Parts: sequence; C-alpha cells; structure tokens
Amino acid sequence: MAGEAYKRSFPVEQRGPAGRQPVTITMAPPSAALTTTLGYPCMGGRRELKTALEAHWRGDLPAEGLTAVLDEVEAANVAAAAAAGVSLVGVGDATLWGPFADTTTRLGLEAPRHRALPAGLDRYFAAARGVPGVAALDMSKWLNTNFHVLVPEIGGEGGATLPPPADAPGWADLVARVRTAQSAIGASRVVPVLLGPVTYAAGCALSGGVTVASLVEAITPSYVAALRALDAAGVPEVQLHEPALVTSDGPALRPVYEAAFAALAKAELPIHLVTYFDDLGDAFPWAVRLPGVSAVGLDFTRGDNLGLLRTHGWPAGVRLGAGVVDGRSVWAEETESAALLDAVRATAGAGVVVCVQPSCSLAHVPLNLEAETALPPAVKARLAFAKQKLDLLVRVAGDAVGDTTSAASTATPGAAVVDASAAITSAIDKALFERAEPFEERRPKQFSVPGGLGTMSIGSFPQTPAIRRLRALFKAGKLPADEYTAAMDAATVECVRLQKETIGLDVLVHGELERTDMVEFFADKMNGVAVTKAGWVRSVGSLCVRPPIIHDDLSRRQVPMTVREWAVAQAAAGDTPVKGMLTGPTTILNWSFPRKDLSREAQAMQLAAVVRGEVADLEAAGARIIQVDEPALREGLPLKRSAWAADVEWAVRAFRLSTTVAAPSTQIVTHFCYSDFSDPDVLAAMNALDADVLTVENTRSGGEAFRALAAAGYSRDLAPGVFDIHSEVVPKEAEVAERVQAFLAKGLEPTRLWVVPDCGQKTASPDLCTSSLKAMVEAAGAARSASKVKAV
Ligand code: MET
Ligand SMILES: [Zn+2]
Repeated sequence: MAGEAYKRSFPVEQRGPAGRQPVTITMAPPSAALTTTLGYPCMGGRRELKTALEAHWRGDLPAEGLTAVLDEVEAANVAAAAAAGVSLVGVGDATLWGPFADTTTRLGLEAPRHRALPAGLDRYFAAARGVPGVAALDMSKWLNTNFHVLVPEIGGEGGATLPPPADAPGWADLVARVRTAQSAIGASRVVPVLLGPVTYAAGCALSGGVTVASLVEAITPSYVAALRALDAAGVPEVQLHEPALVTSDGPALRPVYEAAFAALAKAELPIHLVTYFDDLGDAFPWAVRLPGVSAVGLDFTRGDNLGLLRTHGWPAGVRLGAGVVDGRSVWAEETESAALLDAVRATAGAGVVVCVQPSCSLAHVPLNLEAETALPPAVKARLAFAKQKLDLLVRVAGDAVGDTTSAASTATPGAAVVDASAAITSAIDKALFERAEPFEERRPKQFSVPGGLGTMSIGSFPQTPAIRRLRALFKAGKLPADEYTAAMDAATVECVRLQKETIGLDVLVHGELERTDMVEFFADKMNGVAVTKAGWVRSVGSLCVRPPIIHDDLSRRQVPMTVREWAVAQAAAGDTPVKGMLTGPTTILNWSFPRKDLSREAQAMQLAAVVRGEVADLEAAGARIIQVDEPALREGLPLKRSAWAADVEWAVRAFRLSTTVAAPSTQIVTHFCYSDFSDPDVLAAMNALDADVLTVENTRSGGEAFRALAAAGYSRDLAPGVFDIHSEVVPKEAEVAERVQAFLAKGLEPTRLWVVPDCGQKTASPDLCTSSLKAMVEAAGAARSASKVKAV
C-alpha cells in the first residue's frame, strides 16, 4: 500500500483557552500486520464532552452544540488511531451516555413514558436521568467494569412494545459518523462499532412474556438494515460486540445467536464478532463458526482462550482477532503482549490470518500518559494509557510479522503472579476474621433509635463549586494549608448543622467534602499506589473517575487518614453520633488499576490491613458507628458464575479483616449500590460480612435488593434506600412513606430497619439534597409513630 496516500493532513479543531486553534495531525500508513481498535475513550483530552454534557443539562448548550463536541472528540480519536498506524479503526463507539442508550434510540425501543417526550436528546436524557414525574431507566454496570449502562425496559406494563416502531430513527447517525471518518482517513480503514443484538437483548429488563430470543428476533431486521446501510457506505466490515458470549449465559444462548447471525449474514457485510473480558468457555466451538462471521475477536489477557484454541482449533477462513494488548490494564507489558501474540500465532497455525488488537475497547483506561507529569518516574516508565497502547499495538503487531519460527509457547504471560493468598491466610490468626461477639449479643450494646426506623445518609453531601474550588486551589499550591483546612472545617461544621438542625437525621456524617472520590482519597494517603492528574475514566454520564494505580505493597502513609475530619464533625454534632466513613478493601481494589505481579486477593488483604488500622483509630477517637463501603464488591467478580466462589470468599474475608477489630459496641455499617445483588452467592456474601447495618441502593432498581434480601431472610439491621439520588426530583414524602410501609409489611421489625437514600449525594444540588432528606426524615417519623400506635 502506498504510504503517500495516507500522509494527507487531517485538521482537527481543538478548543484552546484562547478559542479554536486548528491542529494538524499527520497520518501514518497502516501497519503491515493487520491491527484494529475496538473503541477509545470519548471524553476528550480536556474532558470537553463532560463540560458540554453538563452545559447542555443546565440549558446553556443546545443539542447541536453538544453533538458537535462529540463529533470533534471522535474525529480526534480517529486521527489518533490513524496516526499510530492502526489498519482498521473502530468508529462509532463515542457516545453521549452509553451503548444501551444509543441502541435503544436507534431501535425506537424507549419505554412509553420516555417515548411520550419529544424525540431527540430530551427523550434520550430523560431515559438516562429522569425528568420531573418521569423516572429514568435502571442502570447497571457494564459486565465487570465500573462503567454504567442503562437497562432498557421491554415488554410488560411500563416497557417498550414489540415489534419496534416503523418510524424508529434507525442508524443514520452512525452512518453519518462513519462517512465523516471515511473522509478523514479513507473508507478502507473505517470499521463501525455496534453493540451486538444478543448482548443488547441480554442487557434489557424483560417482562410481559418477552424473552431474549423474541427480542433478538424483533430487532434483527433493524440490525440487518444497519449492516446494509453501512455496506452501502463502503465499510470493509462491521464489529458486533457480543461479550454476552463469555458470560455464564453464553452457552445457553446458542440458538438465539445462530438464528440472529443467520439473518445478519444475509446483509453480506463481513462481521467481526468481538468478545472480551473472559474466554468463550463452552461456547467456543460454535461461537467461532457463526454464520456471516468473518473474524472473531478473543480476549487473550483474561480467561483461557489460548487453551480453548489449542483444544478446539480454528475454523478455516475465519480471521482470528488476537486481543493481546490488555485494554483493562495501564501497564505497558509490551514483552508480555508480544509473547502472547507469538503463542496465539503458533497455536492457531500458519494458515490462520491473525489481526492484532486490544483485548477490549480502550475506553476502560485513561486517554494519555503524556498528561501525567507528577507520577514517580519509575512507575511512569512502565505505564501505557490509551494513546500509548495504540503505538504499542502497532509495535507488537510489527514485531510479530513474519515471525513464524517461534515455538508454540505454553507459558501464559502473567504466570509469574505471586499467589500469596495461602501464605497470608495461614499466617494470620483466624480470630482476626471474627467479631468478638456474635451479632445478637453485640447489637444491644450499639447505637439505636427508640422505636427504630433511624435515619441517616450514605455519607457524601453535595460537592458545590465553592468546595471544589477550595480543593483545587489548595492542590495547585494557591491556598496555604491552614487556610484550606479552616475553610473545609467550617464547611464540615455547616454540613453537620444542616443535618442536625435543618434536616433532623438520627446519625450524622461529616459529609466527605474533602474527598474528590471515595477511592482516590484513600489512595492518596497510602504507600504503594499512585494517583494521576488526568487519568480519567468514564463511570456514568458525565462523571469520570481517576482510578489509582497500585504498583507496590500497600500501607498507610498518613496515619490516621480520616480521624481529624470525623472529630471536627463530632465536635459540632454534640451528642448525636457521627459515622466514620471508610471505603472497603475490595472496592478500593476494583476501582483501582491493580498490580499484575501479585494476586488480587493478596492486594485485597493488604488493603484490609490498611482499613483495619483506620477502623481502630476512628474507634479510639470515639466513633461509635463506622461505615465501610463496599459498592464494588459484586462488580469485580468473574463473568462466569462458576468462578465466583473463590473471589467472593476472599472479598468477604478482606471485609472481615477490615472490621473485626471493632469493639462489640461499635456499629459497623456497610453500603452496596448499583449492582445486581439478587444472586444467592452475593446475598450469602452480604450476610457473611457480618456487618451490623447493611445499606443498599433499592429505589432506582425498583426494590429489587430489598425483595432479594427479605426473601433470603437477612437478619441483621437493614437499610434499603428510599429515594433515587440520581433523580432531579425531590421525592414526595408519601412516596417515601409508602416504601417504608412496604418494608414493614414484609414483617421486618422497625428496630431492624433504617431509612436511608439509595447512595451518597455528592452530585446533587444542595437544595435537592436537603429537601430530599427532609422528606425522608418526615416520612420515617410518621411511620415510626404509626408503628408505635400499632404496637400499643
Ligand atoms: C458509590 S457508594 C458511595 C458511598 C459514599 N460513602 C458516598 O456517600 O458517596
Ligand atoms: Zn453507593
């Protein structure tokens, strides 16, 4: 291929502080060895999309302005991949909310309550965020990542009806974006990225007799139309992302996949079936042979696709997508990726065409390591973010070209991982995992509200622009430490007064105003972990997090880490107890980038030792209630259910190691949110934590958590959330009261029940936060008097 043809300049407009400055990016010729990308971070180098989304929601940026920013970010992404020399560049994954939101709009499968709103972004964001009187869709984590996706409601009373409406918008927006990319880098290099129909259907909440099979059947014609339109636009192939294949449900979905792909094959556009986050397991033999599929992408960095390839071989004529560059890790690991690629090529055999690719979309890692100027040099030298991974991908692919001499390596890169778990467990006294007294004995010694139905928040209070400004000024060295501390303490005291005097909560919190993020805050005070300046990864909507990078053994650098702020709050609270607030070990681990030379279990135990020290210090300072949040306990679990037991076991042990240091009279609270907690293994784990109070998000997911816990006979104190903290609407007192009554109706003792929001309120506006908590406190008070009357 003539390199010259690709050396045209590609103007990408970027907004500098002084306005728009066109930047010219020169493209490299595509790599000689075939390479492809599966997706890329889409917030932009300065998080332009975040700013634009929030401006749009405030009413300061019209829809066209917002989509223009998305287009600009995607143009820059396409340019970056082309500049690195990637041969087939994935396009169309950039999104205003997420793949389930986009696909639902294209298919016209909005729930009727959202469809009643004007088409376009109003409707799109109503489904995602709710509007007064119209509830949003439920959210769930995208497989085992920290990215949240919507859960479309199909069938039943409130769900979309099938078949999809004939006037659905369809895929014109995607085709337009593909055309834009084609004109920038040439039609032969642009590959559209689509969420596959089966994974889409498997991610929906189905009712009223709709099944995954019937939904897939109903939406396949739209997908066929999409493929035809993309074919007409001249794309060489299309990516259908189907990670549902690697989940425990994958094997059972075989007939659904076979029927869907038989229909898709009719469009005669080559399909790259993309899977990730685990191996294909039992689905391997048939999944790689689905009709219409010309390439199958496998994740070789997780699970054992290499073993499956060795056992089952590879079908003739199908390209093998070798996901050897880990898209979930920030480590460069170039040698490991190269060795893995050698092993894949040798195992597949000389006749198989191999395409080198990231293991998954690069959207799960931060954009650009160049932005990090403060990382320890020895750590930085070993890292690669998305942009660096593009170069690495092309280098790894290039090194492998023509290298047919390498023997079939059976070594799995990463095998050097030290599994210290057994040693750790046996070395630690078993007593470290037990509270001194069982729940029934210790509970009467702990705080309780007369009549039960005690009220509290989950921890964080609104992080107002003023608070953020204070933190930013301090971080930038523009505010002396004593002034910063004084200002933050004043804000904390004000937050306590608000809770005690204005709202009237039974248990108070300090408000977490000093915490940018519940994981980063702790990471910043530990040895062995680095925080980044701009290592943003999208979590939900416009919200991005900077996962810390664990690179060494973990311990507290600042001892204690949280006691001072707690003490300031407790002093202002007088007799009312203030909860100490900590993040649990498994959540810190799952929301960080872990080391790859030490087992996750061993890293969790190191974190547990850190949290344990802090629990002891809070208690010594006088805290009677300590909350250890574990919202991510569920999400790190393997995608195959059969592999859960071991991970659940160590996550529970890590929580217990963190908390068993507490005296019987100290109340240990924990918190879970936004995951599917209905699985028996997860319910058993929640019970095994032996926490005194379990708070769990419940309203946004339609009461699912409470139903499951009640059905499982959960017997310790329970605090199911009574309002959705993401809603822009103040909950009505009557609504909250109704929820509390529903809990009591299950036969739960009022003294075992607490009344709390779904989650923390850091993203709410101060007014919304205060009014919502007030409605909650009033409803709880009314329910308390009513149940007293009943009891008399
Ligand atoms: C995602 S769970 C958040 C819990 C934390 N304590 C907060 O209130 O923000
Ligand atoms: Zn939460």
